[in-house]
Amino acid sequence: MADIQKTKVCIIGSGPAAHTAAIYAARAELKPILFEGWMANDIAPGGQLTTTSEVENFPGFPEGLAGGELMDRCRAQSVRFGTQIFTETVSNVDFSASPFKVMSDERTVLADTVIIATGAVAKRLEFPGSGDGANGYWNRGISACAVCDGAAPIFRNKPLAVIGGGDSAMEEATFLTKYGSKVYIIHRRDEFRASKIMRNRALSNPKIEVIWNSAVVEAYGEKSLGGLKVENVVTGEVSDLEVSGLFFAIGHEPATKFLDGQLQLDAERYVATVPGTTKTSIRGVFAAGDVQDKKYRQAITAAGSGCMAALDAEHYLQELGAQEGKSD
Ligand SMILES: Cc1cc2nc3c(=O)[nH]c(=O)nc-3n(C[C@H](O)[C@H](O)[C@H](O)COP(=O)(O)OP(=O)(O)OC[C@H]3O[C@@H](n4cnc5c(N)ncnc54)[C@H](O)[C@@H]3O)c2cc1C
Repeated sequence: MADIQKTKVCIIGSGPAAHTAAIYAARAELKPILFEGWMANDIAPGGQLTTTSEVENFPGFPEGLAGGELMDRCRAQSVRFGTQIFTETVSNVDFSASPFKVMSDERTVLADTVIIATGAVAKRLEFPGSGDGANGYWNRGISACAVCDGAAPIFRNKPLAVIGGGDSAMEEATFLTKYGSKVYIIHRRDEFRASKIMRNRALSNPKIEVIWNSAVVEAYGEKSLGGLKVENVVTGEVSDLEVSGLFFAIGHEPATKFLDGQLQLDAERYVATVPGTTKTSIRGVFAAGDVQDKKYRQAITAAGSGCMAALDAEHYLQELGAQEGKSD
């Protein structure tokens, strides 16, 4: 039979939001339990930053540091203040009554409050040269985050490309014009799905050129990305495009499958929160980080909302009187 444990605060996730929530909750002596996942959505414990090389925009690290190292440090800080961590993926929750149930294959945790910080996954396209490792240019010119990586030296004053046709593709392309000599938007169709204002902003930028009806079929280069083979999906013609950077802007998928039917999700399946708070549709359940944020999606904003979630949970517990040892 699976183990059963009780806690005041159960945190699900292991990115900057989850660990910041854990640090705050642990320092408030709430003895949090944290499920860090095991390759949940193919991401290692530590979250999205474990998939990138250098993080240069997290305050306090003027020289930058590896994404994995930043997350190791966050984890160590959670543990230092007494967070209990299980390297297990949460498969199910039951928020129908308090205490809430949080379940992995190995155990069930009964929790007075739950903080959901399971993040999101940036969608990537697969074609020859798009992957990690020796044969691919992922992190060597190919990225899924212009705001994170756009300022890197390999992209400066070089031609760059963005794949996508929505608002975030327009935003990323416009952002990249600060660094690149030129920015191509490669789009499968002959019109954008983006809002009129975002579309016009991108199309009126002299550095941006749109390659319509086209798809990338191969990435190539030497040490880093040097160019793309781009196929016109109408004529079938394949041409070369010399670029040093390629940014996927084709959307994100929030990690909310295990929450189906348990609380309110929005139309794109992000956890819906009350603006300005981390409160969800269920009292006592809070959400932080990219799982509830489709706008900012940065480590520092995830950490900020993780702090908010821990404080919101603490206030809720005070209201509930649960700090009097209800669930030690
Ligand atoms: C390639 C790349 C580079 C980036 N570079 C930067 C950068 O330089 N600077 C910056 O500020 N931001 C950067 N970002 C964005 C940043 O990584 C995210 O905004 C941030 O990590 C979001 O944090 P989070 O805490 O919401 O969750 P995530 O980092 O998404 O982590 C969530 C974690 O929860 C786990 N999990 C999911 N489901 C479950 C479950 N059911 N049970 C248990 N665990 C689960 C996942 O495995 C994952 O490890 C980058 C993103 C990417 C993809």
